[in-house]
Amino acid sequence: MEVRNRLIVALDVASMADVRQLVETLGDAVSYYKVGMQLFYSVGMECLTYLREQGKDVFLDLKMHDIPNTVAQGAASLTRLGVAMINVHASGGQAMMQAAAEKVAETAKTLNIPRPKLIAVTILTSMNDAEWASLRNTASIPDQVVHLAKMAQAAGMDGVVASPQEAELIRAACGKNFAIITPGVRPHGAALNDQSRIATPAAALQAGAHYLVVGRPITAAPDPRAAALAILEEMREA
Ligand SMILES: O=c1ccn([C@@H]2O[C@H](COP(=O)(O)O)[C@@H](O)[C@H]2O)c(=O)[nH]1
Repeated sequence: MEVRNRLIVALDVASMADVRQLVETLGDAVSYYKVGMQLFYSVGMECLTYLREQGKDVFLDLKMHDIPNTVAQGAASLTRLGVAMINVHASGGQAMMQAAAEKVAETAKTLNIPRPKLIAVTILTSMNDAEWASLRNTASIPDQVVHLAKMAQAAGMDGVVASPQEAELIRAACGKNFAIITPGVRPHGAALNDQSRIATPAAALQAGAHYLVVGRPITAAPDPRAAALAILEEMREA
């Protein structure tokens, strides 16, 4: 896969004006965007239509987490939107993930449209050991991430969202064809913001990540295009 197609830029903005400005500024440097709660809850379908018109791929990051039937029906609705990737929280359990996987496959087949990649979020990259322990979890974060990744794979997920710090363990446990999507990517010297379990773009790729999700290090940079190109160059070298 071309390096350019492995960088997913998080469009964490709240208006179409901001979307247009960023997408125009980044131009052909970026081919894949993540639309999350902030943008989708603000502008809805308009951003998906715009990104499709621009020829961009979309990861619709709504992180569904509910009972199996509700998530499966939600996943069917998102499948109809024609995006490239959607996701659920792995902590919703194996039955929930399996119901979603079956419904996505069935919906895509019925409509004769490409099936979006269905991804499970393991443990948020903002979570650190102290906060994890405060939730009374007993397994370590890496152990739990690998456990959830294996469960997701058994349920028919296409891959997981995890920290780059766990990518190597996931790859060893789930094989090279199970997609690993890593937010928590910070070039040397970039602000951490609210992220905890981070790595540089090069380290994330070397650990086995297939896709890197990068938001603020690009979107909040004084020159977003230059920031994206620098990350792509680091990825190419890695
Ligand atoms: O564990 C997770 C899951 C999702 N995210 C999302 O990725 C981006 C990261 O943005 P940055 O500005 O590069 O921190 C953001 O949209 C999160 O919602 C995550 O960070 N960690």
